[in-house]
Amino acid sequence: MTENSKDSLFDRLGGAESLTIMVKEMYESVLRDEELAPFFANTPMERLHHMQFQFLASALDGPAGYTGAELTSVHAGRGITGQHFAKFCGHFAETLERHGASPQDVDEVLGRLALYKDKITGDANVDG
Ligand code: HEM
Repeated sequence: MTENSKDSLFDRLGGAESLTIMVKEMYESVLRDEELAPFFANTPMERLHHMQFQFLASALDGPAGYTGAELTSVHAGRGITGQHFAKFCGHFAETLERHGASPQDVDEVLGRLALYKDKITGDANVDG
C-alpha cells in the first residue's frame, strides 16, 4: 500500500481545515466570474460555505453530516446549464491546484463532482 492509498481523498486534500479554506476561496473565484456571480446574488454566502463544506467533506470520503437541502431541489429552476456546472467545477479544481493537490486527486475530485451534474443542471441540461 502506498502512502496515498492509506488516506481518504478528504485527508489527502488536507482535511477539514484545508477544505474550509478551499471552499471559501472557490466561492471567491465563483463570485469574480461574471457568468456565475448572478446566480448567487441573493444567497447568504456564509451559510453556503458551511453547507458546501459539509457536502464536499462527505462526498470526498471525509466525515458525513450534511444537513442542507437535497441538491435537486436547491438548484432546480435556476437555469444552471452544463456549461455553468463545468465552470463552477473548474474554479474548484484551480483552487485545489493552488493548494498543492496532485493532478490525480484533482481528477478524482472532478469525477466525484460529475456524479451530481444531473441533479444540479436538472431541467437546463439540454444546453450543455
Ligand atoms: C458540483 C457542483 C455543486 C455542488 C456540489 C453544489 C452544492 C450545493 C449545496 C450543498 C448547496 C447548499 C444547500 C443548502 O443551503 O441547503 C448549494 C446551494 C446553491 N447552489 Fe450549488 N452546488 C454545485 C454547483 C452549483 C452551480 C454550478 C451553481 C450555479 C451556477 C450553483 C448554485 C447554487 C445556489 C445559487 C445555491 C444557494 C441557494 C440559496 O440561495 O439558498 N451550484 N449548492
